[in-house]
Amino acid sequence: MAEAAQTEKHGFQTEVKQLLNLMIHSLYSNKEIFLRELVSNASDAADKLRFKALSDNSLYGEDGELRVRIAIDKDNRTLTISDNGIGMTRDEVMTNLGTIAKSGTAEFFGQLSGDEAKDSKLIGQFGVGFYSAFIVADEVTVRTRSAYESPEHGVEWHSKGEGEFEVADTQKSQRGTDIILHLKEDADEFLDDFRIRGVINKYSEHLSIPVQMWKEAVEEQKNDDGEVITPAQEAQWETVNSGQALWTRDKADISDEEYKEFYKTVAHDFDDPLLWSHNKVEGTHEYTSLLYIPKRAPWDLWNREQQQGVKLYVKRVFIMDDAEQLMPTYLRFVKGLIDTNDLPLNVSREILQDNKITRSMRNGSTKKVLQMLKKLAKDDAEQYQGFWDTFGNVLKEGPAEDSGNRERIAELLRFASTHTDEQTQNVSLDDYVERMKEGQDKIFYIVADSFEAAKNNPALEIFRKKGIEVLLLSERIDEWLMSHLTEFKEKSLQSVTRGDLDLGDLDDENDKAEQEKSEEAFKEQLERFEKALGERVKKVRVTHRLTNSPACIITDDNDMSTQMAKLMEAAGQKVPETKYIFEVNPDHPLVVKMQGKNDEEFAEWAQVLLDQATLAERGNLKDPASFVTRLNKLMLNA
Ligand SMILES: Nc1ncnc2c1ncn2[C@@H]1O[C@H](COP(=O)(O)OP(=O)(O)OP(=O)(O)O)[C@@H](O)[C@H]1O
Repeated sequence: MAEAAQTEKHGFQTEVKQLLNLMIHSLYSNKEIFLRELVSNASDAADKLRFKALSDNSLYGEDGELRVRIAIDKDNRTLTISDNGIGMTRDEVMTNLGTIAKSGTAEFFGQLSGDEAKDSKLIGQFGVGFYSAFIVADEVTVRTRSAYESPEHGVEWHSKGEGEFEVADTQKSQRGTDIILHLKEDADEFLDDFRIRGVINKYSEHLSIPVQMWKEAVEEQKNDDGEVITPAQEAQWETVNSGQALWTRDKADISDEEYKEFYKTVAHDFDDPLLWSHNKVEGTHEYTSLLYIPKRAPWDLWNREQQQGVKLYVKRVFIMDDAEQLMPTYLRFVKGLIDTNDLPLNVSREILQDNKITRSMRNGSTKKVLQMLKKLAKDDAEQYQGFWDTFGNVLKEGPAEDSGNRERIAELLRFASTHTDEQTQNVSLDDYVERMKEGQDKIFYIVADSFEAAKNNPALEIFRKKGIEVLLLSERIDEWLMSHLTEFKEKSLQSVTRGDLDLGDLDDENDKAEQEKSEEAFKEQLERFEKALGERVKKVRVTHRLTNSPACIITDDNDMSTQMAKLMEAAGQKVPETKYIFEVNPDHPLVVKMQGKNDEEFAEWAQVLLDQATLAERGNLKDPASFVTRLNKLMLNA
C-alpha cells in the first residue's frame, strides 16, 4: 500500500450511527445480504461508467472489460469485492460513505421507537446498501479511484463502524473500487469459496456484469492408460454468474425464484415482490419491461419527488434511474426496468421528456401495471386487499393525474361503505353498482375527517332508512380523488352533503307529496330560522335527508366542499369562508318544541342547532366558547 498522506478522521452523521446499530442487530440472521448489496453497488458503478463512456470513450483507458471480482484471503480473514467501475473522488467518498444522502432520512430515523424488534421491521424498507458490510465485518477498508482521476489520486477510507472513519490519499493503479472486509469471528462462513459462490448464484446470477472468483491452477490428470481426463488449467479469474441480464431471457425459462431474487437486487428490497410482469413488446416500438409491485411500502412513499422505481436501459446499457418519464407518479411504487433498442444510447433527460418512444413505453407500461392489478383483484381478493392497504392512497392520485386511464383506475379503487359499516376499504365501485336499488342512477358518497364522522353524519339518515348504500370516505386524499372522479360506468358520483338531494326515482310519489305538504306547513318557521341565523347561513330549507337529527348543514353545489377547504387550509392557502345551507327537520321533537318559544329563546335554540350541525360536518367550530355558553344556558332552563 502506498503511504497514506493527509489522513483525516471524521465522525459519521448521527443517522449513520443509528443505521449501523440497528442493522447489525436486525440483520444478524440474514448476514449474506451484504454481498448482494456490495455486488449491486459494484454493478451500478460499472453501469455508470459505461454510460459516461458513451460520450467519452477514453474513460475506459486500457481496462474496457467491466467486471466484479471477489477474492478470499483466509490467512488475513478478508473478503475483497473489487470493481473497475466509475470509482469515487475524495469528495464523493466523504458524502457517500459518511452520510446518508437521501432526503427524508432524518424523518425516517425520527420514527424509530427505540424498540429493537419494532425498528428492525423498518430497516427493511430503508435499504441499507454499503453499510451492510458491517454486518459481517469489524473493519472495512475502501480503496477507490475515480475514472476521472489519475493513479496518484486514489482514496482510502477505513472504519471499524464505531462512529468514526478515516480518509486518506493513496496510490491506486486500477480505476474503480475495492471493498476489503475484515470478517468478524462469527462470519467465518464467508471465507469459504463454495459458500460465496452459492450467495452469488442466489443474488447476482442475472446481473448483466460478470462476477468473477479466483480459481487455483488445476494439474493435468490422466487415467491409468495415460489419457488426459482433466486438462491442466492455469490459475485464473473465473466468471461464476451467467452474466446474462434476466430480462433478456425467455419468460418460459425463468423460474419464480429467479424473478424474486432479481427483484431484490434491482429494488434493494429484503422481501419478495407481490407481483411482476415481464413483457417483450414488439411493433412500432420495441422494448422489454420487467415491472414489479413490492409487498411493502418504502419508507419514503409519500415523497412524490422520490421516483427511483423504474430504470431505463438502452440496448442493455443502464441509462438512468428515473421513473418520471417512464411511470406516472401515482404508480411510483412500481419497481423494475424498461430496456429499449429504439432510443439512442446518448439519450438525455431532455430528449426523454418530449419523446414519442418514451410516451409509448410509458403508456404501455402503465396499462400493464393496471392490468396486473386488475387480475390480482379478480384472482386473489385477500392479496389485493393487502396491496390496497399499502398503496391504495397512492393509486387514488391516479384519476387526477391520468385521465386517459380514469375508468381503469376507478375499477381498482376500494372504499368503506354503509353496506358493512366497517372501516376496511374493500368495496369496489363495481360491487356498489351491482347492489344499486332499482331506480337509483347515482353512486352516493360522503367525505369526512374520520371514518366515524363519515359513518355517523346525519346526512346519511335518509339513505339508511331507504337502504341505499353510501361510500364512506375519510382519507386526506379522498376529496381530491372525488373532485376528479365524477362518473363511473355512466353513473355519476354524488356527495350526500352537497347540493339538493334528488333521489330521483327512489322517491315515490307519496314521499314527494308529503314533502311538499310539510314544506308548506313549515314556511313560517323557516322564516323565523332565517331571521335568527341571518348572515351565518346561506339559506334555510326543509330537509329530506334527516330522520333522527333535527338539522344538518349542506354545501351548495357551486361552493367548495368542507374537506376540500380543509385540505387547502392545511396547505397554507387562503380559502374564502363557505356559507352553508341549513336544513331543518320539521318532524324532530326539538324543532316541534321550538315553535312555542319566544323570539329570543328561539334564536338561542337555532344557534345551538346550527353549531351542532356544523360540528357534525366540520368537526370544529369557529367560536366553540359561545356554543358552550348557549348550551349551558339551555340546560339550566330545561
Ligand atoms: N463500488 C462502488 N463504486 C462507486 N460508488 C459506490 C460504490 N459503492 C457505493 N458507492 C457510492 O456510494 C453511494 C452509497 O451507497 P449505498 O449502497 O449506501 O446506497 P445506494 O446504493 O445509493 O442506495 P441503496 O443501496 O440503499 O439502494 C452510492 O450511491 C454510490 O454513489
